[in-house]
Amino acid sequence: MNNIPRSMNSKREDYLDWHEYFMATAFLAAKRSKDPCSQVGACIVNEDNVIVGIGYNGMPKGCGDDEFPWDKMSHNALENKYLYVCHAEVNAILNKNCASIKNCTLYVALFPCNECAKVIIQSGIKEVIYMSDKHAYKVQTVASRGCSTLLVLNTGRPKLSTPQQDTAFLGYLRDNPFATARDAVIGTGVPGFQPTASRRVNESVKKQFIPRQKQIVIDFSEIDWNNMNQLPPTPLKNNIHEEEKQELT
Ligand SMILES: O=c1ccn([C@H]2C[C@H](O)[C@@H](COP(=O)(O)O)O2)c(=O)[nH]1
Repeated sequence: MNNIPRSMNSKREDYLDWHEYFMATAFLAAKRSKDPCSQVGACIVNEDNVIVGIGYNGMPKGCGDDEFPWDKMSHNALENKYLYVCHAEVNAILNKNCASIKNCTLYVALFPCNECAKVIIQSGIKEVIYMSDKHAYKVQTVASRGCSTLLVLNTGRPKLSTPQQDTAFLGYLRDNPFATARDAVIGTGVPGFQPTASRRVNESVKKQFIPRQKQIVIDFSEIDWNNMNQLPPTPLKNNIHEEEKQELT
């Protein structure tokens, strides 16, 4: 735990920034997941930095965690989890506590799959901040990259100027399964495609979150419940250590 003495007269410096706070919230939600392989959490945030939806991957309501399969290797698709599990992103969207999530940002542990990407786009979410891209090679993720790039194109701001360029661009996506939305949007490899500033601005529809701190720890045992006093240690008055105070007196 952090034992660095802290002044009572100035603000804490080791507080979570917004990105850490929302991504950590997504990871906290993921701790509810029963999936033995991938626990995914998602947190939707509006333009005022208010959380408006949280979700994690799990079986649909009424479908028991102990009755439906968590396997993923069975030759019988009906015995694998994939046909049943609701994805974290979709759960977060369905759990929203406001009428519209247009222009919101989604923080999610894992790069969204194609099914989630479609729902994310339709819901009006403008930005996705993800952490892991461990399924980058999967066809669902490749398609999702395509979707998000199309999101950039469809929602408008940047548009490819000619149908030929459009086709070349989609071909580029198809031929470069590991292309990032960024590569595609700036048009790397697309003949005759000249990126413009506005296209560059929109290259960030999906952004990878690189954590500043390695750990965010919540240790309930460190909380002194009787005194309602939460660690880290009590700040020092006027920044003077107890020993120093004694020396002064
Ligand atoms: O966008 C996504 C993609 C996947 N998930 C969930 C669905 C499953 O419960 C796991 C993936 O399991 P693997 O064993 O890693 O294939 O993640 C999601 O919530 N959102």
